[in-house]
Amino acid sequence: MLTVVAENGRTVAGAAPASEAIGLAGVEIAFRLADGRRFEAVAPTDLVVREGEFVAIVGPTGCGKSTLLNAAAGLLKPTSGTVRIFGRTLTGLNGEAGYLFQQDSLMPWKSVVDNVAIALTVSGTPRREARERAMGWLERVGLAAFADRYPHMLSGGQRKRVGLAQVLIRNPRLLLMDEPFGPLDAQTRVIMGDLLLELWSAERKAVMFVTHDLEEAIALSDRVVIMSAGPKARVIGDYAIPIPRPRAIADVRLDPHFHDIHREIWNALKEEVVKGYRQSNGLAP
Ligand SMILES: Nc1ncnc2c1ncn2[C@@H]1O[C@H](COP(=O)(O)OP(=O)(O)OP(=O)(O)O)[C@@H](O)[C@H]1O
Repeated sequence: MLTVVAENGRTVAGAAPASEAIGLAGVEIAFRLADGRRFEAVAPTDLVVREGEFVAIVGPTGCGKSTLLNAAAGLLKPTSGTVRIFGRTLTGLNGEAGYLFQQDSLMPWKSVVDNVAIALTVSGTPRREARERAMGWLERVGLAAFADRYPHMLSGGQRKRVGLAQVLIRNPRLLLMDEPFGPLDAQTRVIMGDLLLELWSAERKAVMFVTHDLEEAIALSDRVVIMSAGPKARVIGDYAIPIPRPRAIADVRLDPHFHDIHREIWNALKEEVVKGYRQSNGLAP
């Protein structure tokens, strides 16, 4: 029997499986340290994100979440194994992906609308058309009234909205997000999470979302993948999140499934979090 994760995150039988957007096959990542030693950050890992799927990767600090994401982005070549993007082996930068990192990449000398428009003008779209489309995106992220401001005149949450518009205007086929809301306060994170879900649900691009925040991961995702503490970090759990969509982040915690899922994942994760914390503080494991 075929089993797939449906749009609402529940598994259903009988339907054709969604195609693979990102496929990590035996991806192992080791770094050469300054003293010549080899540090094996991520043990051979298999992970698939299907088209239309929102997958969060959660794990202890320093376990290798960003490293895996960077491999999917083509910013880092795996020591062994392959990264497939829509079925093709990735050899350079991943041109199908839009990235959103913890640090935004706004240009301080450009207005908000030009910061968004530049994502198009760099690839040859005429400036006027790019600015028109940028205005459309600023409306979608609720910032049309701030189009002529400069980045230093924006709050952290507003800067993140510009960052989202900057990424989505290029219409990438998939999104790679590394703690994108990390620097924001708790309330703004909820608002940004809702905005992200609203935008995502319109087109259902594949998303790989790195976070250390388990609640955020459950609230946003179709699947939560958890990693062990490093070195040689590996995937130790992969959980489907059966909470119906559309979701409002603040209400997800009230869903009867939420506490059970949270408890189950946290039970699998907590020992690794303690290990990761001790390692990152130079303490004995
Ligand atoms: N260029 C590098 N050279 C050597 N070691 C590295 C390099 N990049 C990352 N590492 C190590 O690889 C491990 C994984 O790092 P990574 O940034 O992927 O972790 P993370 O899970 O994203 O951490 P956090 O949650 O704290 O952001 C860490 O031990 C880190 O010190």
